[in-house]
Amino acid sequence: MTDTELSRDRREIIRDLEVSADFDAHAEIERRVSFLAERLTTTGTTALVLGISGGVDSLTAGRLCRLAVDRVRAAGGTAEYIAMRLPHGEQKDEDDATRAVGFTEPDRLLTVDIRPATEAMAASLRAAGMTYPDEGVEDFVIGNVKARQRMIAQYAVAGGVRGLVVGTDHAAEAVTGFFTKYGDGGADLVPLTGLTKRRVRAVAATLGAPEDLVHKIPTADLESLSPQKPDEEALGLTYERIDDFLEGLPVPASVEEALVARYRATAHKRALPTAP
Ligand SMILES: Nc1ncnc2c1ncn2[C@@H]1O[C@H](COP(=O)(O)OP(=O)(O)OC[C@H]2O[C@@H]([n+]3cccc(C(=O)O)c3)[C@H](O)[C@@H]2O)[C@@H](O)[C@H]1O
Ligand SMILES: Nc1ncnc2c1ncn2[C@@H]1O[C@H](COP(=O)(O)OP(=O)(O)OP(=O)(O)O)[C@@H](O)[C@H]1O
Ligand SMILES: [Mg+2]
Repeated sequence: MTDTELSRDRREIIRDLEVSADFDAHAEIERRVSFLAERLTTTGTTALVLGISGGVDSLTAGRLCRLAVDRVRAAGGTAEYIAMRLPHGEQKDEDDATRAVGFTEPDRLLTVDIRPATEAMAASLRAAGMTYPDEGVEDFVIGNVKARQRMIAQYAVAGGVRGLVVGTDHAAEAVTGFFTKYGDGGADLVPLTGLTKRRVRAVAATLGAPEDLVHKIPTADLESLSPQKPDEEALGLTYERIDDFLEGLPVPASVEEALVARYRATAHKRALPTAP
């Protein structure tokens, strides 16, 4: 499909989410590493802080952080890349997370169990009289609390080391609003902006990531009642379709309608708080 054949909605979304028409993994790596290095240097901060989950997004962002910090140091600057493991109790794919950390080669690794803080908040809410329509709703809401606990932990580290928190949002998550507002959506730098999911994987592969982690099934893994639930099941859409939509490739009309509707409904998650 040529650009002029795309609907106005789709062209607007592709432009707003900064999805480029062309893609070259090496060029994308260079652009994003130099962005991270420039931010460290220009802001006078000295660390990049990032949660590593075992999924491909954080694996990719983590490797970019490593390369950026190396670049700052090579130019005589001071910088470190701090990785954080932020499991909720025991994580089912801990082995993948350990390998992902190894691949990104952090200067420091901090492991913080977010389960005690999450459970304390759930208990305090219950004690205050907060009730939910059913246990599924409560589990979903507490899932978002987990994402926010991870944000809190990362800012507690960044605040102590003059660091910046790195987020992993990219175009395929941004278009669907598939992130927790002020949770994983809360970050200072978002180096994967504009990439579709398959482009994130291509960047990871070009960086030399282990193949099984490059192609791992994406999961937010927030709901205790359905651990490791694939994102595609939660979204009711495949990343292939989402990526096709964003890259201007043919998609069924029903997919286009669903994505445009989701994009509009989640606009508040991509914007500053609404003011009068
Ligand atoms: N129109 C509006 N204008 C301004 N604010 C509005 C609003 N509608 C809702 N809100 C606010 O937004 C809140 C809902 O947003 P939020 O709390 O984020 O919750 P919500 O969008 O309902 O849920 C987050 C979704 O993202 C998924 N997720 C989260 C984290 C990571 C990943 C991943 O891929 O790893 C995926 C998660 O599985 C879930 O499906 C509402 O409670 C309300 O406070
Ligand atoms: N258990 C965890 N430990 C550390 N960080 C986490 C954890 N879970 C989520 N995060 C952070 O939240 C971000 C959002 O999660 P998300 O699932 O979108 O990314 P991912 O796990 O890296 O990749 P994928 O989407 O393919 O699963 C992660 O990139 C990571 O920075
Ligand atoms: Mg994940």
